[in-house]
Amino acid sequence: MSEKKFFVIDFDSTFTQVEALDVLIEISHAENPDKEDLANQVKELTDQAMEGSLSFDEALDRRVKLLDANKKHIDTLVSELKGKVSDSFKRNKEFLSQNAEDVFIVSNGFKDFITPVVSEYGILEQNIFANTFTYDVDGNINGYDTENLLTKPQGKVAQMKELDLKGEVLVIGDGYTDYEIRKEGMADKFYAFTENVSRPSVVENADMVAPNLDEILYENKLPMAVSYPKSRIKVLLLENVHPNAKATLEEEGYQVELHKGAMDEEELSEKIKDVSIIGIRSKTNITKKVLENANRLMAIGTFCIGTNQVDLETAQEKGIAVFNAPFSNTRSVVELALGEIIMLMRNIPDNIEMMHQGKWNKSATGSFEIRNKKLGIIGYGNIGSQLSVIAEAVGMEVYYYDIIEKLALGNAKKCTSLEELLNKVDVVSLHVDGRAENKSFFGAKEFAMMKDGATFVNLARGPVVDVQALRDALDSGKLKGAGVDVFPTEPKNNQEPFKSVLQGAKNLILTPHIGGSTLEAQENIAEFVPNKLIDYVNTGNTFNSVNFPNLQLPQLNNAHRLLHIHRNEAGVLAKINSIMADYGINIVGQYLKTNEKIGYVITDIDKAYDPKLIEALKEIEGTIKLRVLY
Ligand SMILES: NC(=O)C1=CN([C@@H]2O[C@H](COP(=O)(O)OP(=O)(O)OC[C@H]3O[C@@H](n4cnc5c(N)ncnc54)[C@H](O)[C@@H]3O)[C@@H](O)[C@H]2O)C=CC1
Ligand SMILES: O=C(O)C(=O)COP(=O)(O)O
Repeated sequence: MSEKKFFVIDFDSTFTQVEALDVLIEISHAENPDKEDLANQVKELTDQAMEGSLSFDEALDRRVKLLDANKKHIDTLVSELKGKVSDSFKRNKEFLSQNAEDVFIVSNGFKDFITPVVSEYGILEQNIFANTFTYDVDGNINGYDTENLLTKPQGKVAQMKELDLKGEVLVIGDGYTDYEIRKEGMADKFYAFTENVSRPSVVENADMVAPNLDEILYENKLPMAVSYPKSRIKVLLLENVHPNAKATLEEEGYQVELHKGAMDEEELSEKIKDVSIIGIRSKTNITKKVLENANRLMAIGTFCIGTNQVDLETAQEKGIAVFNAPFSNTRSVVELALGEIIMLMRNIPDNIEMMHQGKWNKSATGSFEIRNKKLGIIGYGNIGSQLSVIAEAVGMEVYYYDIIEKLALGNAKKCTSLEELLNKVDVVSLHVDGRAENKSFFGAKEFAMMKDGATFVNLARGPVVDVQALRDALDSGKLKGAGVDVFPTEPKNNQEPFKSVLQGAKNLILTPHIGGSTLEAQENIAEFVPNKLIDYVNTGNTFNSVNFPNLQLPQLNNAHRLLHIHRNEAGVLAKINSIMADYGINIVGQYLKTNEKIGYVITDIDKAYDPKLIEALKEIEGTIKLRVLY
C-alpha cells in the first residue's frame, strides 16, 4: 500500500492570493492619511520575513504594532479573504474537503482570520496551526499569544516536530519559512507555490515549483478539478503576434513561449514536440513533417485569415483542430487596397520616386479619379465584398467574380467568368484565398485579357500570381501600375533581405505583407484567436474551426465530458454508446457532428467512471483522439 500523504499548506499568498496582514492594515487604517506609507512598511516587513532576510518574530512584532486593528476589522478582513482564495484552491475544494483528515494549515498568520476562511473548504479546526491575537476589553488587538510556537524563529519547523506526522509530508508554500520545514528534515517534499508570488530564494530551494494546486495533485496522481494542469499546456507563439495574446493565454494558466520570427520546417519539427498549442501567422508552414512530430498538439491558431500555410488535412487526421481569425483584419486589407488603387490611378509611386530624385513633374497626364471607374474584384469573400461596399461608396462601379455563388452587395455586378471581368474593368483587385489550386492562378494569359492601361492589385497571396508575367505586363506598359503586398517567397523575419523580380518596375507599390498589419487588426486577432483556443481546450467547442466539424456546446455542469475524435466510419457512435452501456454510464448529453473525413462526438456523463472506460473508448476502431474534460 502506498504511504499516506499529508498536505501541509501555508495560508498567506498560498491558500489565499494575498498576505492577510497587508489587507488588514488597509482596513484598519482606511481613514488614516498615512495609510499607504503604513501599508508599505507592513508589506516590506512581510517580504523580508518571507525571503528570510529578517527573522520572523521580529517582523511579526513590528507588523502587529503597526496594525492598530480591532475585532470589527477582522470581520471585514475575513469577508475579503473569502473572495481572495487562490483559484486553484477554489477549484479543488472537493479534494480538500474529501481529504480533510490529511490536510493541515501551518501558518505564521492568525487563526482569527484563517479558521473562518479555510473551514469553508472542509479543513478541520484541529488541523489549523497558526497564531492568535490578544484583544483588550474593547476588542482592540493588543498583541498575540507569544507562547505559540509559530511566533518563534523556525516556528513552523518546531510545530511540525510536535505534530510528528507519520507518512509522506508534502509542504506547499510561497515563503522561506515553508522551505525551512523541508530543510530541517520535517517534510519529504517542498513545493514552492507560485500561483500568487514567486520568490527567488524560495523557488531555488524547492523540490518542485508548483504554479498551482492542480500541478501538485497531478504529480501525486490525485483527483483534481481539471483534467490536466493548465500549467502543463505549452503554447508556442511565432511571428510576433500581439502581446495581448500571450497575456490572455498566460492568464488562463498556460506556459507561453514567444518568438519574433517564423520557423522553418526543420526547426519547427523539433520545437513542436512538447507543444500543446501553436499560434502562427502567414509565414510559418505547418507541414506534414511538422505535424508528424507534433504528438502533444491539440490545436493550431492562425493569427490571421489565411490557413493555406497549414496542412489542414493532416491536422484533421491527427485530431488537431485549427482556428483562424476570419475577419479581424478584413477592414485593414480593404483600406490598404483602396488606398493603393487611388495612389496608382494618380501615378503616385512614380511621383514619389521622382521627387526623391529631385525631379518636379507637375502633370495631369495619365492621372485619374477613381470615381466612375470600373473595379473588378476577384474573390468576393469577406475582404472582396467589404471592398465592394467601400469602393462603391467612393463612386466606383463594382464588378466581381467568384467561383461560388455570392450575394452581390449594393449595386455590384456579378461576372460569370474571369474573362468577362478582366475585359471590362479598369482596376483588378485580387482577393482569392491561398488554396493549392490557386497557385499561379493569375499569369500572362490573364494579364493579356485585361484592358490596356489597367491597374492591378494583389493583397491576397503571393503564389497566386506569376510575378514574372506581372513584371512583363508592367514593363511593356500593358498595365498602368500595380500594388503588391504578398510574394511567392517572403522573408521569414525582418532581418532577412527581400528579393523579387518586381523590384525596380515602374508605378509599382511594394509592401512587406502588411495588408493586415494594423494595430487594430492585431489587437482584434489577439483577442479572437486565444479565446477560441481556450474555449476548445476547456469545453471542446469547435465553432469556427476551419478543419473540424463545427460544434457549439452548452456549458458543462456537474458532468464529465468525453471528446471522441474519430475517422468518419460507420458505426462509431453506436460502439461508443454500447461501451458506455457496458460500463453502466448514464449519458446526460451527447453531440455529434461529422465532416467528410472525421467525426466528433461529445458525451457528457453524470457519474464517476471506471478508468477502463477510457481505455475501451480509445480502442474503438477508427479512434483518432480521446480527451476527457471534467
Ligand atoms: N495581405 C494581407 O496581409 C492579407 C491577406 N489576406 C488574404 O486574403 C484572402 C482572402 O480573405 P477573405 O476574403 O477573408 O477570405 P474568404 O475565404 O472570405 O474569401 C475568399 C473568396 O475567394 C474565392 N475564390 C477562391 N479561389 C478563387 C478563384 N480561383 N477564383 C475566384 N474566386 C475564388 C472564394 O470562393 C471566396 O469567396 C485570405 O485567404 C488571405 O490569403 C487576408 C488578410 C490579410
Ligand atoms: O490574414 C492573413 O491571411 C494575412 O495574410 C495576414 O498575415 P500576417 O498575419 O500579416 O502574416
